[in-house]
Amino acid sequence: MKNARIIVMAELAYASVCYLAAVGAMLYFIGFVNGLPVPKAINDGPLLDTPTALFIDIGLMALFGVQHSLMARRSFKSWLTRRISPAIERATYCLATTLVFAAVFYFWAPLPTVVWSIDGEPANVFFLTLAFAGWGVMFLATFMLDHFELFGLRQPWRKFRGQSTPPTEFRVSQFYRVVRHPIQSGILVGMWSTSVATLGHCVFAGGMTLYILIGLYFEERDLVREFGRTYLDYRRRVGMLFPLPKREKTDAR
Ligand SMILES: C[S@@+](CC[C@H](N)C(=O)[O-])C[C@H]1O[C@@H](n2cnc3c(N)ncnc32)[C@H](O)[C@@H]1O
Repeated sequence: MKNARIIVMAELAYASVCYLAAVGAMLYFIGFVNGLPVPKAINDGPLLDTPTALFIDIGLMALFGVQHSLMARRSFKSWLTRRISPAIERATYCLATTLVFAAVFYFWAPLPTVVWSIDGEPANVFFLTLAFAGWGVMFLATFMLDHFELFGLRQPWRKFRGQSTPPTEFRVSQFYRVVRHPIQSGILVGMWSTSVATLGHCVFAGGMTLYILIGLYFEERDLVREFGRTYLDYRRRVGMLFPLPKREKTDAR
């Protein structure tokens, strides 16, 4: 009994460390992609020839895609939860994502060719403000779903309190009334809002965008499976990443 309590507390401590690491990685991500003063941003690092740098960067994006896709599979989750407690499965996913991000940031090879550049301080301020609006939407949207569950902390906390896991609720509050995937909308706006984009920036943001679109295809397939007609109806009414133009109300008589 005492041992079981110690294990539950250790799981909670592990999930807390994973949570802090994941939030740190998310903050570093923002600094990395927006060229803010972090130890190594997207255009920093030793210059390699373009084919070598492209090979490394595309490989890093693929590594992220493989880790994310593999760990999101139901079959992988059931394999993992036969080996570790289900209470720390999500925290482990967050930790693995953090480690992959750390590798991406560390090994990223700069590709400094400028793809677009809009000169002037007003443009810099405008795009940085837009980027931060995107990151703000992303951050707030995590709370509109369940921030601590998404980052794997709520599950061991429930176990610690002796509470069972309630079934997943379908949520359509606040931003989720306007778009179906505000977390991903925020990430897209945050990544692409820049007055100067290098080739490296485009490879990173392009790779992430591709992954987001593929990931959303599978996420929505699961959501339709889980919530059926409710989700199909929601999908018809609400835009995926950006709001749908308002339709004229037709008189149904
Ligand atoms: C990282 S979150 C991203 C959510 C959403 N794609 C977004 O960009 O805001 C992924 C989890 O959110 C869940 N999810 C997505 N939309 C949801 C909704 N409207 N209600 C409840 N859960 C949702 C998915 O099932 C998945 O487990």
